[in-house]
Amino acid sequence: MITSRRMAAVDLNAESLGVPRKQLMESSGNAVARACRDLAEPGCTVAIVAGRGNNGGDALVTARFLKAYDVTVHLLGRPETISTDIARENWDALVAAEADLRTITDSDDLDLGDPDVVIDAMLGTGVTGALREPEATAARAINDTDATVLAVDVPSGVDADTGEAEGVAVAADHVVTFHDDKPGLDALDCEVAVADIGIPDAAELFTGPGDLLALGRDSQSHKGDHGDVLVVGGGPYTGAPALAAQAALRAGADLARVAAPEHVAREIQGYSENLIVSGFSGDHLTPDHVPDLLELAADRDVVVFGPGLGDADATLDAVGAFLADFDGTAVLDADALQVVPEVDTDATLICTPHQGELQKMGGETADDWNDRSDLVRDFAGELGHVLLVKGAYDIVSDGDDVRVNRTGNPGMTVGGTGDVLAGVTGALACVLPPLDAAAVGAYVNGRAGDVAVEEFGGGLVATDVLERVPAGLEVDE
Ligand SMILES: NC(=O)C1=CN([C@@H]2O[C@H](COP(=O)(O)OP(=O)(O)OC[C@H]3O[C@@H](n4cnc5c(N)ncnc54)[C@H](O)[C@@H]3O)[C@@H](O)[C@H]2O)[C@@H](O)CC1
Ligand SMILES: [K+]
Repeated sequence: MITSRRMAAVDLNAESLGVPRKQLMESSGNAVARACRDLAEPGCTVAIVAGRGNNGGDALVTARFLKAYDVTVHLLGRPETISTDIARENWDALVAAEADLRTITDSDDLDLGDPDVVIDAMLGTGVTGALREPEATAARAINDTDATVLAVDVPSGVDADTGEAEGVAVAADHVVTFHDDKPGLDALDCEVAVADIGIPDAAELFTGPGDLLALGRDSQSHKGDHGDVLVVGGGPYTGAPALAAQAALRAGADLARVAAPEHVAREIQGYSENLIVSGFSGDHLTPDHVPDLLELAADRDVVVFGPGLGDADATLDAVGAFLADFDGTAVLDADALQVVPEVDTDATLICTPHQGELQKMGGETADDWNDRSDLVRDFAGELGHVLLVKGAYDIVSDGDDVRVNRTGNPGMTVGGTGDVLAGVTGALACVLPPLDAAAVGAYVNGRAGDVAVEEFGGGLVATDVLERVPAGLEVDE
């Protein structure tokens, strides 16, 4: 099963892997033609009703593959209004070949005749709201024919994710849907076939530019919509919590707070006016601080726990006590990680160990990343939390799905880049589900490091990566 949102991500990832959308459209159109041949003998009449988006584009390809049939293409709207280049190129190819084409600008002009098959390619996953005109009238006309109705990807008017329609929708007999089954098709009373259109598995497994689409920001948004992150850290190390908190801001959080021992808090406040800092007594975290921390954490979207915290026994006890009573979302890093396997918590955790820390948690690792993926997935399942295991290939899993990230470079082994990753992941976990936040966090952090290496060649420091997080977040379509 794949949602429309994930499908759009996978589509862009496929493009970045060298499989452009026009190629996928060719495979989709071909698959629809194959399905049509299974439904009707050569010589039968086929009416293709095409919309102006890529769903229509798929069926314009289909028309080329149905030479043995009597095909008429009805385009809903003027050719100049076709909304994508690839769909328009396929229209132009039909014009050049003098195919039987009709353009319908007024719904009263639509005359489907009495075809054996109607191919419904008005709208696919791009539908929003109830069908407008001329699509609504065309849907009724399609439903009124005696023809076998074959829908491209999803019956027009139906939401592929929910199976629901806000108004009239095409009642299809058959659907050819692409790449994977869609959640909304199960509820429909029609035959659904899934066509492999050549999207590589790698487009789903490896993070890519498509994964960033999930972050699309609403221009009407307000402060607080993109997250309020609390970083709990510092003790023996002072820079780590500040790096994590600044990274959260760079990754789009509206507010980043730090809770740290007094001396660390003073130091951070001295050099960063962007952070809200609160200090607690003593020079490291202890169980006495936990009630106040829980109170501070309660109104935050995500807590990043661990950067620079140290592994004093009292500190680890405090992490355990915090997690036992916390039921929000937390990113756990560094020394805080070793507490996770022991603790019984209602919290949603994203754990970001490197391989040494993974082993300290009781997890296993392997040289080959494929083997490592299996081990990480099993261990995430055992823990009941999301794992982001850092390495040349970062492995992310929630116990079911696995995502692998290939961005980043050896220059990033310098201290502090892990703190940046924890902060970025914390910010993303404010707006994305935990598995996506971890996968996109790894992708963005690695990309920021790649941008930095391109600029400096070598000798990276963590703040170089931190400053390039916004570049790592840019979608270049
Ligand atoms: N990986 C993918 O995502 C692939 C998608 N493909 C095809 O592309 C389709 C999605 O294409 P698009 O994103 O261009 O979207 P659609 O072709 O589904 O719809 C977009 C068009 O519909 C219009 N529209 C939206 N809501 C409407 C309404 N209620 N009434 C009337 N018009 C409405 C829009 O203005 C736009 O012109 C898929 O369903 C599939 O058929 C395939 O070509 C291959 C790969
Ligand atoms: K359709």
